[in-house]
Amino acid sequence: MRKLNDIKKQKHIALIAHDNKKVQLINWIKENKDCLSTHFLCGTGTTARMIIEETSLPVRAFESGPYGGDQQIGAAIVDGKIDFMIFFWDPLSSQPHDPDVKALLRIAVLYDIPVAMNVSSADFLLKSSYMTEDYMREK
Ligand SMILES: O=C(CO)COP(=O)(O)O
Repeated sequence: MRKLNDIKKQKHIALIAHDNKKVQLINWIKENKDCLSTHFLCGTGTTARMIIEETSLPVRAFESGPYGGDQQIGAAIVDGKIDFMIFFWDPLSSQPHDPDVKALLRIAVLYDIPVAMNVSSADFLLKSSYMTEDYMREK
């Protein structure tokens, strides 16, 4: 059973991946499912639905990225509702909503939100003291 102390340490995590990176993100989520299941997850539409299907984790789905989902997550950051973001963007393809992607990354930097953009930085973030020392000791 979770203690009150631990509940306060739950983070709001945004999960996003472009199409060519979705499998990589899903695999990373599966590897870290135990840890992620203790936090609040949200994501852009297609990414969120795929995570739910593949891992059964609860994920709040915003709109799909090209339909405004990136902007919704940016607004949630501005509202202080996101603690950090895992965004596996595709460095080899341009997106129809590239301006939205740039705006989201800009807002994350502006509001000092930790952002992981590939597997190694996502690993680093999840294992950092940012996730709380108590939590790490429990693992
Ligand atoms: O396009 C995205 C991020 O820029 C992701 O959107 P989806 O999760 O809806 O595919």
